[in-house]
Order: sequence, then structure tokens, then C-alpha cells
Amino acid sequence: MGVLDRITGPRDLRDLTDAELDELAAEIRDFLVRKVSRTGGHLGPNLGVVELTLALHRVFDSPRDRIVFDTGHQSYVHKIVTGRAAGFDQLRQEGGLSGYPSQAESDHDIVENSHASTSLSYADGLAKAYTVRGEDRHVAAVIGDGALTGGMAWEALNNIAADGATSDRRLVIVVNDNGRSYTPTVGGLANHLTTLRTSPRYEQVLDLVKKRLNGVRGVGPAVYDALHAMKKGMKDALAPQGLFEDLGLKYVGPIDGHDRTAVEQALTQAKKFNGPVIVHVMTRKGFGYDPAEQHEADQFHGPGPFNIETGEENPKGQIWTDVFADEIVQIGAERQDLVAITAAMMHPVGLHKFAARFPARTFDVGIAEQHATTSAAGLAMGGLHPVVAVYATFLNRAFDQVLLDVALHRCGVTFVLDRSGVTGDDGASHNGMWDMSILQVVPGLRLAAPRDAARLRELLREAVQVDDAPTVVRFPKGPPSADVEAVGRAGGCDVLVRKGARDVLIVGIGSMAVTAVEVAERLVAQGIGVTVVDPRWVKPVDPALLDLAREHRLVVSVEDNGIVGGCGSVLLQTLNAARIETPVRLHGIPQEFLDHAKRGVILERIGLTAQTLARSIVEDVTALDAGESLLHVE
Ligand SMILES: Cc1ncc(C[n+]2csc(CCOP(=O)(O)OP(=O)(O)O)c2C)c(N)n1
Ligand SMILES: CC(=O)[C@@H](O)[C@H](O)COP(=O)(O)O
Ligand SMILES: [Mg+2]
Repeated sequence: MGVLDRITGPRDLRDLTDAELDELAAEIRDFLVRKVSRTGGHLGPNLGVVELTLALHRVFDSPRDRIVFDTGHQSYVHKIVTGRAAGFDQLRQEGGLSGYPSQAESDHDIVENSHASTSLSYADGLAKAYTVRGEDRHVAAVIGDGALTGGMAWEALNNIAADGATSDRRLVIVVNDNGRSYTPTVGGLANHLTTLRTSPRYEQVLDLVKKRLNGVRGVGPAVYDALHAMKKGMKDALAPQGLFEDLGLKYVGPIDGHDRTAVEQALTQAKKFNGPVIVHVMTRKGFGYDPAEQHEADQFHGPGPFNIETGEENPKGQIWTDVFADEIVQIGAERQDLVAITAAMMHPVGLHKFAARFPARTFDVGIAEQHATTSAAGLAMGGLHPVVAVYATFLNRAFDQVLLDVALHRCGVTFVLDRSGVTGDDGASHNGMWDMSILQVVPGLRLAAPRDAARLRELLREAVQVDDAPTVVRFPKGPPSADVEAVGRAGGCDVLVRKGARDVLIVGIGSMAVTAVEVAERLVAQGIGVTVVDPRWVKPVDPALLDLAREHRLVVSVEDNGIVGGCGSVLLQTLNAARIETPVRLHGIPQEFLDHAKRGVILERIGLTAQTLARSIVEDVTALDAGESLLHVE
């Protein structure tokens, strides 16, 4: 029976000896490597916060005190010590443990959103609430050095520091500084954290001087008083004025984040301040598992299942991102004006090859999608063509910048949205299910959704040719299907199937066009005539779709996007405006937050599979045959 087996909740940690706590840390690391090697997940970040999390739960009394994790991908240890170790065999699986905090799982969990740089705002609000309610509760926020490069974090710090030393908000901000997001964290703030990490703090020098003076004859209290009188001068001379201290925030650190006792002492000291305090801990991503610590790209930030002995991830095969990664390099070689921007996700979005080939034309802005977008507008105004590569869900926070910094000024910026549609494993906030809805309202913006790798290459090249409006190319997580060639054209649309009578027109958006071809095969087998078109450019609506709609008895749209405000909705509105009365059936992601599961499992669950779609269309056609009118479904 190990120590870990005795932990049923955080209070059990308080009864352990130092030796037992060290043993527990080792057992947790071994547990994380074993479990995540089978399920995949955020091994690196969690190996880096073992001691920190144990210290947090020994110093703070969760859930009375609230512990907020920024992004939440580093909350596995928190889950283990709050009684959920047994759930790790089902980590990130349907019905199993979420890879992020989950209120449904535990009272100890509070923030479920996996979008970075939000923790300090939550913490500010919580601390204010407890002050207003007169509740004696502490708030501890854990924010990574990467998340600290996000603008929201500084909006929060500005407010948290507003009352300076007079603030009575019991808020401890733990900066978990491992020097990396995926790759090393970039920017002036990262440089500053490095300075704090590496400069001898005046306290250390003061201690050194005092040790040297100890026992020296004639050295008495007067000497020590003089030393402390020099403290301010030493502080200015030896340690750069911490950004945080300049803001009026108390700063404790830097602390070795793997020395649990030191972290506990710092947290206890910070807690006693009874006002906002920064505790700067230095940790190592992947600490304790060599293949993670040595991993050249991202220190096992989020591996899939892997071999424990070798650290080799199970082979994934080509994914959409790989196609983009290669094509953007080709285009970059042809176009000297093309530049690329990533928001701290160089490899995940596939810009690493472009960066290696064109380092001066690649910009990593940190976790700062809003800045990335408006900076791209500036790059375009400066005569370049920027490609902003982000995950679809992360563009949500830059909507205003797309609308009024890029589109209003008709800037030729190309957004490449990876992980669009259902992503699955990372839970509700990671699905790329909102982009085609929110971008529909951006005047002048043109949106493309490739169905396969060949169309991605084509559409990417067409997009970067547009220099007077924003363009968007979006594709899903995982592998593309085999290329599906057109059998004809209608306007700008590819006709993929044209069989039998004009019963059903299926408008397949992006990868759903391939699913639509499979649906067509099922319908034709039942004697239903089908035309399948892939619009390629889904915004603006291709006029050819209006003519095709007039010719058919039923129009069906299928998209890997939220159903409200998506391509199908806009097509319906466009047909209505043109007084085309052909009934329309929309298929897409239901407008709700989707629980985590694999992409395929969720697509099955929400009916975006060939079998379910075909069954639905047969029902509609049967209703039409019976003279029933179909409700136009939004
Ligand atoms: C708005 C936003 N952009 C990008 C991401 C993708 N992402 C997840 S974790 C991560 C790196 C976080 O670095 P840090 O905060 O230092 O935490 P660490 O992994 O080092 O513990 C990124 C970029 C995200 N979750 N949210
Ligand atoms: C929290 C985090 O790192 C996410 O951005 C997520 O893990 C990305 O996952 P994939 O890159 O596997 O889609
Ligand atoms: Mg980090």
C-alpha cells in the first residue's frame, strides 16, 4: 500500500510526514506517466506541478479556499489529491475524467474553460466577492508563464494591484514559471521572468553578508541595523525592480517549485499578507520523466499515447496540419511578402517548417490572439500578407479585432483555423464550433472550408491572393480523407455527385462534403436522386447554389459547425431572400456545450454520420412524397 492509496482528499495531506510527502510525489509522477501513456494527455505540464499542487492543498483549505488553474491542463495532480485517481484510466474518454477541471466532477473544481489567461480575472472576482460578503476565504490562482503573456492576465493584474498595499483581497497568484508554453515562452515579460529567476536577490546577498559577519569580533546590532538601512539600496542595485513590485504587488520569489517545503513556506507567508501577492515558482515541464524533459519540441506538453520505456508516441499518420505545414512553406518561397503569425503554438498549428525556412518572416506573439490579429492588420497595412494560424476556438476571443481592425480596413489577412469543428478530447471550450457562425457577420470576409488535402492546398493559395479583405481557411482535427475529385462544376462549387432525379441537393461544407458523398450512395440505393455539391468558398454564398436549389425538391446542408448562424442558416436566409421555396434541412453541431469524448464518438452522438444523415433525409423525402411540408429548421 503506497502513500497515494491513503489519499482520499486534500486534508489527508496534512497528516503526512515530509518523507511520506516526498514518497507521495514520486508515486504521483509514476502514476501520471503510467496512466497518460495509455490515454494521452498533458503529461509535461502536470509532471511540473506535483510539489506545487501538494503545497497548495496543504496551505489552502480547498474547497473553502478556491484554487483556480489557468487553462486547466495542469490540474491532474489536483484531481489525484481530491479523490479522483481511480478515474484516470478513462481520462479524456467519453463519460470519463475530463482533462480539465470539471464542476460536475468535484467541489474542488471551479474553472472549466481551457482558454488561457483567464485565471486572474476569475480570482479577482472571487476575492472581491469574499470581501464584499465578509467571508474569510482565500483565493489561489495558478497561472503559467505562457498564460501570463495573454492580455486578459494584465487587465486583471491592473485591477488586482489597484489598491496596492491597502488591498484586503486575500488573493495569492502563483506564477508557475517553467519558461515554456509549448516551446519557450517569448516576449519581454518572459525575458523579465528570466531576469527575476536568475538575478541574485538582495535577500540572498544580505544573508550571505550576514553569514560572513557572524562571529566577527566587534560586529554587533549596530552593524546589522546599518545593513538593513542599506537594504533599499542593495535591493535597487542587486535585483531589478520586479514588474510586479512596480505595479504595487507584493512579490515572493523566485522559489524552487520542486522544493515542496520552500513552496509551502512561500505560500504560507503569502497567505499571511492578506492582500494580493505574487509567488513566483520555478518549475520544469516534464520534470521526473526523461523523455518528457528531453523532448525537443514541447517537453511532452500534450502527447498522445506513448511507449513508457522509449517515450515514443504511437504513430499518428498525416493530419490536416501537416498538409498546411508543407504548403505554406511552398507559398512562402514564392511570395516574399507572406509572413506568418502563431500565438505560442508554432508546432501545433504547423508553422514550424515555415519558421525554420523563413525565421525573419515568422512571429510568435505569445498566447495573444487579439494582438496577433490586429498586428496582422498592421502587417497588411505595411504591405505584407500575414497568415495567422490559430485553433478555431481561440479565434473567438479575437472577433472584434477581425471585424473592426482587419475587415473594416479591408486588410488582406488570411486566418488558418486548425481544429475547426468537433475536436472532442479537450472538452467543450476546445471545439471549433463557433467560427463559421461568428465570421458570417463580418462584411467582406471570405471563408473557405476544404473537403480534403488537395482542396486545402488550392484554397490556401486562393486565399493568400486576396489582398483587400480577410480570408479564412478552416479544417478539422485529425487526418484528412482521401482526395475526392469533382465530377462537375456549378459556379464556384464542385459537384461531387449527380445521380438520378433532382430530389435532394446536399450542400456539404468542408470535410462534411466527403460524408455527404457517403450519404448519397445510401440514398441512391433507395431510389432517391441526389446532387452533392461542395461550395469550397462558403462565404459569400455562391449564386450557383440558388439555381441548384430551385431545381431540387429538398436542400440539405451539412456542416461541422454550430447549427445557429452557420453556413446552412445563411443559405436558408439567402434562399428565402431570393423567394426560393425549396424546403431546407440544416444539419450541424447542436448549439450546446459538448462533453469531452473522441471526435468520432461525438459526431456519432450528434448525428453527423452518413448513416444518421441518410436516415433523416429519407424521412424528409418520404414526408414530401406524402405532401407534408417540412418545417424550416434553424
Ligand atoms: C487562448 C488560448 N490560446 C492557446 C491555447 C493553447 N494552449 C494550451 S496550454 C498552452 C501553453 C500554456 O503555457 P503556460 O501557461 O506556461 O502553462 P504550462 O503548459 O507551461 O504549464 C497553450 C498555448 C489556449 N489554451 N488558450
Ligand atoms: C490545453 C492545450 O494544450 C490545448 O490547446 C489542447 O491540448 C490542444 O490539443 P491538440 O493539439 O491535441 O488538439
Ligand atoms: Mg509554462
